[in-house]
Amino acid sequence: MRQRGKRAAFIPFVEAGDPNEAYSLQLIVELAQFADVIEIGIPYSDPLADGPVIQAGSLRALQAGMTLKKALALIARVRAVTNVPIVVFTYVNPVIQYGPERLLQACTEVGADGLIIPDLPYEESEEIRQLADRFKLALIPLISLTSQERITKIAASATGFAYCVSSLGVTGERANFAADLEEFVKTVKAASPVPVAVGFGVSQPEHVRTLSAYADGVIVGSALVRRCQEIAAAQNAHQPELADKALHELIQFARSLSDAAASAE
Ligand SMILES: O=P(O)(O)OC[C@@H](O)[C@@H](O)c1c[nH]c2ccccc12
Repeated sequence: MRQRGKRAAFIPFVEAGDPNEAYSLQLIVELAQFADVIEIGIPYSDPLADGPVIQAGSLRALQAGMTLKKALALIARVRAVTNVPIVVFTYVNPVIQYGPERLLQACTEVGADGLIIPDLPYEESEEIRQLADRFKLALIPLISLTSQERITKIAASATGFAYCVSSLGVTGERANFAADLEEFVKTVKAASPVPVAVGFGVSQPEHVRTLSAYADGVIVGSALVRRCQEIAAAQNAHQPELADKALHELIQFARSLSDAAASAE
C-alpha cells in the first residue's frame, strides 16, 4: 500500500451519493488523485456500526435517491477515469438481500477491488470468503481490541489489508487514541499477511502523523463526511458557488491528511 514513497497509505471513506450523485462522483474522482485506496460506502438505512456523522451522510445519499444499484454504477463511473483501488463498504443485510454471489460478481464487474462487511463475523464468513476469492476481491476484516484471542486467526485471513479498529463503539471523530493501540497494531501486523491500516476517530493531520509511524495505512471517514454536510447545506440554500467552495475545502483538508501520512518521521 505504500505508494509514491509514502510512509503510510491514506484511505478516505465516503458514502456513495453523498450529498448527491454529481458531487459524490466529483469528490471521489478528486480524492483519487492522492488517495492510495478509497472506501466507498453503500448507503444503508440501518447502519449499526456508524456514528451520527456517517449515518447522516448515508441518509443524505438515500434521500438524494442513491440505491445499491446506483452506487455500483457510480463506482463504474469512477473506475472509468481512475485506477485507484476501490473498496466497497456494505452491511450483511444488503448483501443477503441482493444475493452474495450476485453482489460480489457485480462488485468485480464495476471494477471494485475489495469489500468490507463490518457486521460479518469471522466465524460466519466462509461463504463470502470463497466468493471473494472466486471474484478476485479482497475481503478486508475489521479487527478490534476486543477480538483478543481471535486477532491472530482473523488477521491471518485478511486479503488486501487488515482494518484495525482504533477504539470501541461506533465511528466518529476522536481527540486521542488508546494507549495500547500501537501494541495492538503490532500484534495484528505480526499475524497479517497483508498491510495493516487503522481507522475510527482519525480526523486530524496530527493523528495521521502519529499513526503513520507504526501503521501501514490510515482510514478517515467522519472527518470527511462531516464536510459533505456543508456541501449539502449550500446546495439546499441554492448557493452553488458555496457548495463548490465547500467541496474544494474538503479536498484541501483530505490532502493535508494525505500529506501527513507521508511526513511521519
Ligand atoms: O468515521 P471514522 O471514525 O473516521 O471511521 C472510519 C469509518 O467511517 C469507515 O471505515 C466506516 C464507515 N462505516 C463504518 C462501520 C464500521 C466500521 C467502519 C466504518
